[in-house]
Amino acid sequence: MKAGVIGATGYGGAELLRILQSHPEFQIESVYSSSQQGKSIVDHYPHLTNIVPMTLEDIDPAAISRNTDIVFLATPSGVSAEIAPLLLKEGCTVVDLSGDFRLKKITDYEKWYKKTAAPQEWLNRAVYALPELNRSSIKDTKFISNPGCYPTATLLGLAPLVRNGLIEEGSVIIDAKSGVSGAGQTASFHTIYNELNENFKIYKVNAHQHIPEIEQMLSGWGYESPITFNTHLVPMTRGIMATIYATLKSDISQVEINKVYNDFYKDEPFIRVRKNGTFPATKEVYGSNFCDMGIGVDTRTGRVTVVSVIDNLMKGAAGQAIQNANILCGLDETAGLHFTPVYP
Ligand SMILES: NC(=O)C1=CN([C@@H]2O[C@H](COP(=O)(O)OP(=O)(O)OC[C@H]3O[C@@H](n4cnc5c(N)ncnc54)[C@H](OP(=O)(O)O)[C@@H]3O)[C@@H](O)[C@H]2O)C=CC1
Ligand SMILES: CC(=O)N[C@@H](CCC(=O)OP(=O)(O)O)C(=O)O
Repeated sequence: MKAGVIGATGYGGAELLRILQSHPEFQIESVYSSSQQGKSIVDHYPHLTNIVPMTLEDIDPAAISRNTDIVFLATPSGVSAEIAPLLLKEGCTVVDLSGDFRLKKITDYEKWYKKTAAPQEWLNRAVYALPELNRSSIKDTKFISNPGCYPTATLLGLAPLVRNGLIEEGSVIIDAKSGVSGAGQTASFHTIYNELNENFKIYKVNAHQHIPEIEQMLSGWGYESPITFNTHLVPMTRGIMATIYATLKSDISQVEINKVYNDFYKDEPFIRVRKNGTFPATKEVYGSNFCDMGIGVDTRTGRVTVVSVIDNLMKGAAGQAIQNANILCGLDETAGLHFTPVYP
């Protein structure tokens, strides 16, 4: 199947190319750019020399529709909202990595992203695709909205507790940390070396755009309260750790809660639940599509601590996008995603 990547010069685009170039069913047909048309992708990313020796093309929806079976949009929020409808009207199958089609209420998007939302018709059409939780709806669509990086780690960590009705309303607190590639390749004051090196910063305090995305899913699972969610920048390239706290409705032992998680994810190829009382680190999933998690019951407070880690560019973006594309196209869900984490 022929795949196209728009935004191929970005970090998410580069990660899509890394996966696609060895995928057994997809072949990279074309790569697109809004600013470097006519140049080789290798001029921008020398690490792709002799691997993806392709020329960047103009973003022409009609030509993209003719030339590809599936197109990945690795473009910034605000840009996808404009491009995706044009591609869909031309008959393309679209997997969008941005936040533009995740929130189903225009008012939510405009409040949290502070940008103009896509028309309601297209928000309704996009399927929010977190395979472990809504695999069946992914098979029947031509338009996938890939979840955000923090929401992926957080929702996978919370799902067994919420879906089994084990935690008190209003008790969820999420303390999340990310590597700097989560901010994309465009430099900002917060991402220059002097600001990052030997530093640890909180940002977007109580105002992160992923709060409504997480709440939207939790509400669909019956947890209706607002969450406390904060994010920190860690001086590392890749990785997200979401440390989640919630109050348990009743006494449950460490062994029992691990069984809840193991049962919930028993058939999931990309979820690895750690043994009783042990917890993952970000490097243990680096470069892979795994989400690893550990669960700890605090019998003194009646609270549970869940630690969920992903690689933001893989399970948090490009890896999950390919997982979704595999499902949508009726392929083995793990095709092209058999990466052992890079360690140390
Ligand atoms: N980085 C991460 O860990 C994650 C990112 N995401 C989302 O994925 C998307 C891509 O992120 P990321 O790769 O990190 O971002 P980058 O900033 O690294 O890359 C974005 C790319 O979009 C292209 N672009 C910019 N403006 C336009 C435009 N007006 N029209 C078309 N293309 C444009 C640029 O390529 P060019 O100039 O060549 O057109 C650029 O290389 C974003 O929406 C992001 O929120 C989601 C989860 C995790
Ligand atoms: C480290 C870092 O800056 N991470 C970004 C994640 C961006 C992202 O994935 O945002 P979308 O919702 O637009 O997809 C952030 O916190 O905003």
